[in-house]
Formats: sequence, structure tokens, C-alpha cells
Amino acid sequence: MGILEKISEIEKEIARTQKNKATEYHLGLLKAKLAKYRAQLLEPSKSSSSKGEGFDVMKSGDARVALIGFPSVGKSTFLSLMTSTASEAASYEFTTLTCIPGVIEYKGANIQLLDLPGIIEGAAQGKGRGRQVIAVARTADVVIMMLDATKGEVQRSLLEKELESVGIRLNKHKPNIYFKPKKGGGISFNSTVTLTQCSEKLVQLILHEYEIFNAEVLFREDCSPDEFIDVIVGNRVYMPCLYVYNKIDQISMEEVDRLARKPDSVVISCGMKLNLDYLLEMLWEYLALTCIYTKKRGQRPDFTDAIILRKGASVEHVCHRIHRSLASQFKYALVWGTSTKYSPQRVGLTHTMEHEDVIQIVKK
Ligand SMILES: Nc1nc2c(ncn2[C@@H]2O[C@H](COP(=O)(O)OP(=O)(O)OP(=O)(O)O)[C@@H](O)[C@H]2O)c(=O)[nH]1
Ligand SMILES: [K+]
Ligand SMILES: [Mg+2]
Repeated sequence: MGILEKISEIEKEIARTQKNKATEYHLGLLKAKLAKYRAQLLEPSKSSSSKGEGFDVMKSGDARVALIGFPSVGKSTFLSLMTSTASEAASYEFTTLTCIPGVIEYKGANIQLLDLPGIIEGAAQGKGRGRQVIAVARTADVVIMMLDATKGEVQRSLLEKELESVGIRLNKHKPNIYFKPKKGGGISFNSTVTLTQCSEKLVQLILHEYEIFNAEVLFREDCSPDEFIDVIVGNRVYMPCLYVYNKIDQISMEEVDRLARKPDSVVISCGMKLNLDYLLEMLWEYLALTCIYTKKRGQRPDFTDAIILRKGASVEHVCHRIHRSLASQFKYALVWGTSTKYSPQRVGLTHTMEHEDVIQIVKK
């Protein structure tokens, strides 16, 4: 039996197994098996002739956003509207066949927007250019899942399933579980909260399926078996996703209203240029970029020119942005803002900056 068949067998078995206390272990085990086979599927094939030609776009700018969606939902139309790059748009499916980058300039940041070929059900298993598209999606800071507002919800759940199956977790945070494989000592299991979805026995069963017999496990959150499996398997990508319903010029006001109220969703019309400003605002929020202002000694901060960094950036990142030799001449920095206890506070290179902090760097 091939891996695909094994996967579909397990999926079928999961679907026909009733979810209750008695089947809890059986289901947990099935899920662990499923995750294992999917991981095998993702391993690069030996004959890599199908390498992503035209997909290796260099990362540039302050952040990267990937456009994912079925064919003809309006991805290329959107790229051409928001950036100075033109990407061919047409009424037939699979107009776009490679990855086409453009740049959105917003609040002083350069956001790289990637137009991609449409993907369809089965993309994760290599249908169409699905694998290459998903590989690009993994490198993004935010995914825009573009949907055709006239087409109903099925597209959305199909795409979510495709991304889910390759380890991309949309709008979820990393499960708060400490997990450390050990050389010996068996499995030590602890939790700081009451667990309603996992038990010590289930955790052991799942670990055994992965041939892990010695490990330290600490649940700091009431996680599900799937979330625990994610932690064991690792290499999961936790990615913010905006669901963008395009072509609202084609549906009723009631329908627009219904879609607009869904979580993580924005309604737009590229054709009539509706609501694009709001989409940018949302995108900016989801990118959660950190803007840092610099100041010189004895002067006011320069609020006109922010340094834009990813969340979690350190003083060292700030230095590199100003000048590549600055970090080596660095003595200390003074920081004003929410990242410090006092304002100003003297900090070193490893200090983590927060949004809208002000920094003054003192050289040796
Ligand atoms: N009515 C309407 N049509 C739109 C809108 N946006 C795009 N379209 C049309 O939808 C069709 C497909 O647009 P594309 O931009 O090529 O779609 P795509 O998602 O890039 O398609 P592929 O590259 O084939 O995956 C074109 O005929 C567009 O003119 C919109 O807001 N309203
Ligand atoms: K198209
Ligand atoms: Mg296109």
C-alpha cells in the first residue's frame, strides 16, 4: 500500500470512529499514525525534477505575505491593484503559473506580496503546483487566503485542510507544552492545569507510536492530542491568516454583511476597489511589525522615519538596520517604551524591543 492509500485508510477510520471516552486512545493513536505518514509524504522526493521553477523568489522588504486561493478568485487582480507590479489576470483558471512578487508600501514599511498559482483540492499531495505554492506559503509572515465571495464556504474549508495537512496552523498559537526527549528514565508526565482532552496514558501511547520511550512532558495548557502530536513532530508553522472574500460586487448586501462578521475575515471587491484600505489596516495588524524610533543624544526622537522589524527583534537587529558595523562598536543603548521597566533604561544588544520603543545607541 502506498502512503496516500494508508493516509486515506486512516482518515476513513477516524471518520467512522465515534468520538467518546472508550475510543479516545484508539483515535489518538490513529492521529499519531496519520501525522507520521503525512510527514513522510512531505519529505523531498529523490527524483526532484519537479523542483519549484519560478518559485524561488528572494525575500525582500520588511515582511512577506502570500496569496493563497483557488484559481480565478482574483489574486493577480489584487496584486496588480496594490503594488506597482502587473500580474496577468484573466477569466480562465490557472492564468498564473509561477510566483510573482510585488511590494506594498504602507506606513513606511515595504511588504512583499506574492501572487501564486491557484491551488485546488489535493494540492498538498502535489496536484497542480500545489506543493510549490504551499512551500512558498510556509515562508510567509501572513497568508491571505483569497476566496470568491460567490462560491460559498467549501473553498475555505478545503484550503484549510490542505494547509493543515502539511503542518501549517492558521491563526493558532504554538501549544504551551514543554517536551524534551531524554536518554533514559522513562516518560515523566506533568501538567500545571486540569487536562480534559489528554491523559498520561494517551500521551504515552502517542509517544510510543513515535518510538519515544524516554521524555519529559509538561502540559501548561489544556491541549488536544493533535496539539500534542504537533509538538512531538515539530516543524509546524503557526501562521496568521486573513480570509479575504473578493468579488462582493456580485453578492447581496445581506451576504456581504454575513461574511464581514466572520472572524479573521475581510470583504473586498478588486473590481470596484471596495474596502481595500480596511484590508491594509487588518493586514498591518496581522503582520504585527515592530516600529522603532531612533534618537540622538540631546535631540528629540525622529518619529518620521521608523525602523521596521519583525516581532521579537533585539537591539542587535536595530543596530544592523542602522549600519552593519554598528553592533561591533556598540557600548550600550538607552530605551524608552513598553519593553523596559524604567524609561530610559540602559540595555545590551540582546534586549528585545517592543512596538514604538525609542532607542539611543551609545558607541564605545
Ligand atoms: N466581479 C468581479 N470580478 C473580479 C474581481 N476581481 C477579479 N475579478 C475577475 O476574476 C477573474 C480572475 O481574476 P485573476 O486575478 O486572474 O484571478 P487569479 O486568482 O489570479 O486566478 P489564477 O491565476 O488563474 O489562479 C478575472 O476575470 C478578473 O477580472 C472583483 O472584485 N469582482
Ligand atoms: K484567472
Ligand atoms: Mg493569477
